[in-house]
Amino acid sequence: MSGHATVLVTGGAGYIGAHAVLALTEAGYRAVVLDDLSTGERAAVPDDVPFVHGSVGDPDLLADTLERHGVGTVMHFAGSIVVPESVEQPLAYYRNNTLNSHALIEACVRAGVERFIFSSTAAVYGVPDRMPVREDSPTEPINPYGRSKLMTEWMLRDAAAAHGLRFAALRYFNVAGADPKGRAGQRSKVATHLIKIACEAAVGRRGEVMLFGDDYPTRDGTCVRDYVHVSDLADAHVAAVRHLEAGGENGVFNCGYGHGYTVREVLDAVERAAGKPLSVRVVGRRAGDPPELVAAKDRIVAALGWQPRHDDLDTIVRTALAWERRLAAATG
Ligand SMILES: NC(=O)c1ccc[n+]([C@@H]2O[C@H](COP(=O)([O-])OP(=O)(O)OC[C@H]3O[C@@H](n4cnc5c(N)ncnc54)[C@H](O)[C@@H]3O)[C@@H](O)[C@H]2O)c1
Ligand SMILES: O=c1ccn([C@@H]2O[C@H](COP(=O)(O)OP(=O)(O)O[C@H]3O[C@H](CO)[C@H](O)[C@H](O)[C@H]3O)[C@@H](O)[C@H]2O)c(=O)[nH]1
Repeated sequence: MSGHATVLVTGGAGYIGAHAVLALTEAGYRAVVLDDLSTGERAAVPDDVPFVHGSVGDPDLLADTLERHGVGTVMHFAGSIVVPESVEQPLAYYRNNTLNSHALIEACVRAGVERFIFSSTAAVYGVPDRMPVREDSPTEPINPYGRSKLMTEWMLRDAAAAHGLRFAALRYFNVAGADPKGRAGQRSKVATHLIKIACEAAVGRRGEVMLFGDDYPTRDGTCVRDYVHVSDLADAHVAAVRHLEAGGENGVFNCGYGHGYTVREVLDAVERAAGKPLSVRVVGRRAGDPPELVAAKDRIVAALGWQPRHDDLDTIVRTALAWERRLAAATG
């Protein structure tokens, strides 16, 4: 066992958190998962990783968990993630993403937790006017989800200044794919993300894919996004812990590859991987979709030494599809 203090992974029964647990244990860290299983599943947590069932909004449970497991670093993935739902239920999003993060940060400061890695999002930028998006671009989120996350970044910055908490906020671009060894993947019962939806269609779980708008000012008229493989994202979290352990600077870091693909290019890749055509229906634009969202990645590469291993759309899609086939086989 390593000499590292334990890492508490909130939301570790969810899609990205489960991959972070795999990356942490492979890097020699002890992990403990805290999750309320609101969207996550117990089965996503490996048997040899301690699991605490409860909410990050529960201060007593947090104090007990941090103390009992000797937690030195918190990775905070727990949250609510569906943008349109955040427009319909803003107060639920501010509660789960902002108030519960406040409770967690406060518990960390009380318990003397040294490091905090936060799941932020490209949604904090809103509709950026320059590509690629740099970390010092204006943060003008256009929905409650983005605002609920940006407020947590602010709390971290202020708690760091006042109480010495060390932090890294990782602003994820479009997370996709699945563990190449098939140990984890995206389970969400109600999928909203493009690659997940297209893979569901490829395995026959849905009839068609709706393409939201082909009249954008892009190379083929469909939106461009920077798709990042979830295992690379998990590695970025481990790199962030090492950076903070080594006394590196606090900060916000984009997590993307620095280049993007159109919706049509993604659908073509899914058809290639599946070896058959998808039924695609072009419909109107989805509200709030920026035409293009691509990360500037210089900061994360320079500061954290992040080295992506799966920067390839076909790899992302192939792993996502393999996972979807496993899910389909398991659930019939
Ligand atoms: N998936 C993406 O494309 C994406 C993009 C940007 C940012 N993020 C952020 O990454 C994080 C993880 O997202 P994901 O895609 O893995 O989602 P997910 O829904 O699969 O995982 C979230 C996990 O948090 C748990 N959870 C929710 N509220 C909780 C609470 N109050 N207490 C304890 N556990 C709670 C859920 O049960 C689930 O296991 C989120 O914070 C999300 O905002 C995700
Ligand atoms: O069925 C679908 C689903 C998506 N799309 C298109 O595919 C692209 C990607 O859409 P996703 O929903 O997969 O991802 P987003 O870019 O909307 O979302 C990302 O950015 C959001 C904030 O902007 C959140 O952070 C979210 O979690 C993150 O995945 C968009 O142009 C969207 O219009 C379709 O055409 N059909």
